[in-house]
Amino acid sequence: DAAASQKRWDLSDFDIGKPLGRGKFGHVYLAREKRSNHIVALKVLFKSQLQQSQVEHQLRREVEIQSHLRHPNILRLYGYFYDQKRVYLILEYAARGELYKELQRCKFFSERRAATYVASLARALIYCHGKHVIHRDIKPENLLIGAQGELKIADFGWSVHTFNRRRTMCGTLDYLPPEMVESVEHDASVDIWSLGILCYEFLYGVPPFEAMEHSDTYRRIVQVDLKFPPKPIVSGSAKDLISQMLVKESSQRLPLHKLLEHPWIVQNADPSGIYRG
Ligand SMILES: CC(=O)N[C@H]1CCN(c2c(Cl)cnc3[nH]c(-c4cn(C)nc4C)nc23)C1
Repeated sequence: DAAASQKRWDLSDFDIGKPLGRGKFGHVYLAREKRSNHIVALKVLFKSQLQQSQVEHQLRREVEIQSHLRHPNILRLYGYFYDQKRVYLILEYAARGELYKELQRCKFFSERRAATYVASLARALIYCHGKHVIHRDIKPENLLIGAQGELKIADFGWSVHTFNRRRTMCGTLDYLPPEMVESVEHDASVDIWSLGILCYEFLYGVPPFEAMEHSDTYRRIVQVDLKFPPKPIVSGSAKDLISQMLVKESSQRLPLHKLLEHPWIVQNADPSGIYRG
């Protein structure tokens, strides 16, 4: 609420619980705000590491953006504080954990589950683009699952921290559209491309341009070398949607509002954005 986002927080406001996971710059802990008993995820980042990687300004920008985004499919940032050595981000706690672990466990999702997730991500991206925020960097590692089974984009932290480094230094190229691997300027349509990659990965269990070597992935992306394996069996309608999103010319990609009207989404996505199995 408004009061919470203005309040000056400090560590004594929280009971710290178990570690939930760790990223490059620190750990994420389950925590409970003492006065309200509200459960949150407390992300602890080490200033020393942020300084080493020159990401402080990016962290400030992303905290600024994230704290103003309010959408059921975007993980809330309630506030932040810092001490001598660390920066603390007070984040919404997603009770059912990380989507990529669920995808690894299931190998791939049903068309109804995939379409439900893709539709809710499209709505979250339409909301972001409406606020001139792009690049929410939607890959499975940045998606969490809320208590009701709804998807939460939880990307603002690591992905942006590694924005420059990840694109050039390490991590996966798989989700980058041609204009980014060729490092020309890009716009909101990069998110349509990444959502197309994600839709493919939900249905097949692997991203479409995966290869052993970066150079091969790079080539497959810029050539849009899109192939659909015979297994698992996927409907033509799903392939049609993916083919309309993974288009080299960014202006020709299916706009997100048109995605929500695509027959595959209309026939398979649960309107509530919740996959009930
Ligand atoms: C890079 C990064 O921050 N990744 C993860 C770590 C935990 N974190 C969470 C964040 Cl930031 C928010 N909510 C979470 N819920 C969980 C979680 C729940 N279960 C049952 N298991 C887990 C794990 N994790 C989070 C984001």
